Amino acid sequence: MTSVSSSPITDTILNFIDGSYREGSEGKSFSNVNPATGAEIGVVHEASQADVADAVAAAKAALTGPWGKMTTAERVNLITAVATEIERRADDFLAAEVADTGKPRHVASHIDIPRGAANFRMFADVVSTMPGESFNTPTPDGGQAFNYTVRKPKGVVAVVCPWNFPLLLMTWKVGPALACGNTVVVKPSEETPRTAALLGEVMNAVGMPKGVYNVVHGFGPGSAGEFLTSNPDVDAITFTGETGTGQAIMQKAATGVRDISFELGGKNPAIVFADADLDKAVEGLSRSVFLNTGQVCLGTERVYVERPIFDAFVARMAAAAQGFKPGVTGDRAYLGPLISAEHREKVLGYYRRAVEDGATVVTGGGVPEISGAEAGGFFVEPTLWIDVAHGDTVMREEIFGPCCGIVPFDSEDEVIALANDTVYGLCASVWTENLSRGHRVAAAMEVGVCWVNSWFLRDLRTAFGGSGHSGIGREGGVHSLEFYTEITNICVKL
Ligand SMILES: NC(=O)c1ccc[n+]([C@@H]2O[C@H](COP(=O)([O-])OP(=O)(O)OC[C@H]3O[C@@H](n4cnc5c(N)ncnc54)[C@H](O)[C@@H]3O)[C@@H](O)[C@H]2O)c1
Ligand SMILES: O=C/C=C/C=C(\O)C(=O)O
Repeated sequence: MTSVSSSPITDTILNFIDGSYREGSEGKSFSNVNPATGAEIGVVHEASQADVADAVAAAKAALTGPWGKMTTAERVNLITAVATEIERRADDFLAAEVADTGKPRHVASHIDIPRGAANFRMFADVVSTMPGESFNTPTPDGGQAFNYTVRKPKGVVAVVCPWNFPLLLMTWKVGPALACGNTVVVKPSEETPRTAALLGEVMNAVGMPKGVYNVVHGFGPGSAGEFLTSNPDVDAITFTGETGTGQAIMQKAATGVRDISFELGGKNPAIVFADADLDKAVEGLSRSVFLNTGQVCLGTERVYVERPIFDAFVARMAAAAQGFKPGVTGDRAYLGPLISAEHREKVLGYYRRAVEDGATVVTGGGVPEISGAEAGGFFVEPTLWIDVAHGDTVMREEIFGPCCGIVPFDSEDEVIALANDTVYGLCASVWTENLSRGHRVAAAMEVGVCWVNSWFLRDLRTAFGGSGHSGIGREGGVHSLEFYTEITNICVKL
């Protein structure tokens, strides 16, 4: 095994353990592919079980080193410095994210990278301003006791991440975990290892103590993901990804009774009432269906439209869809590729299934003609279906592609029942100019987040997460502190 300090943003992507970049100790590696071209652009060193154990041991040791002895103010300074260094190196992070995901630069530069920095800055603020809790308690002898709580880090937190917003979703967990004084071992998606690796350079540059931030590369079962989540020295697991993977991780977490926070899949509905501002609804929902090529957990895959405006809405959405040109360069700069050839096969399988089940394809439905360097990319056409039944596969299963079914409805009660009839409960959106109805229908949605006349409008202080098969727990603002800290109540008899 070699230990090197060179940049990971080359063709070789290394693990980051105890402050150093390392090859995998078993010499295994896997390919890093640019989804916009299909070309191999790098080699990722896979962490062995021993490497993962080293990373966890480094994280555990760091808890009692200089990191564990810092005041909140000192930690906050370091975390703020991480945010500033991400901003200073925004171009490097942008290049890394674009290489891994193939997404258009304007998506990564407006969403992924700024949120990477904001996730550290915001949780630095949250822990700096966090209020305490205290109670005066009458005692049986006529005296008093004073109860107060202290919050402590949970310990070593495993952070297991997906590929759709790699830096954003990873730092959404690492930011609060570190702000609360934990140490982390990150397992980025095998598809998108670069930004997590690059963040190791940032940690070293700002003087983060060794072992506080570690990264191990690999896959799920039988690889780094499973090695990490089954390591007994991991105190808590935070995971974003598919519901099925969450179930597998939950079983590992049961051993040792470890805490979990899960942000999982969705089949998110949108409800468009006849009194909606159609411009706003079409603009918002076309982003919600097509942004990041539909690879957004919060994306809309079911749209319910009140019958009087159904035809007009479908026509407007079709025109908007056709404006999302597949490609990432030149004038085709709007709809990036799907993450992999395998994921494209899955999405195309749903495109075929929709037609087999009787759907009418309003627009799209296949693979676009693309020439030049992007001919080998994993592109699909933006796709809309009508004539879909509530029970159809494409209306029930998460597709994670740039597509949705559009269905007419006649009454508020009917549409609330349709929207809620799913195993998922991540988010919804409601479009109406009648704000009483907006509030009423939003509150009836069985989801973690409901937007009214907007979508993916984020305030990082709010509770974020899903119900049902969409997750366990909420992160964001003080809600993250509930997961990333352990409370000790101290009762003092006065
Ligand atoms: N709710 C949210 O906030 C949110 C956000 C983004 C993505 N997602 C969901 O993520 C999914 C897409 O991401 P994905 O395909 O990367 O998800 P995934 O579940 O396949 O993989 C996520 C991560 O888990 C790892 N993993 C897989 N099996 C594992 C196992 N048995 N043990 C430990 N680790 C394992 C993977 O290597 C990867 O790092 C979609 O379902 C999407 O809805 C949810
Ligand atoms: O694909 C999912 C996007 C999730 C977004 C967030 O977790 C966030 O905005 O904090």
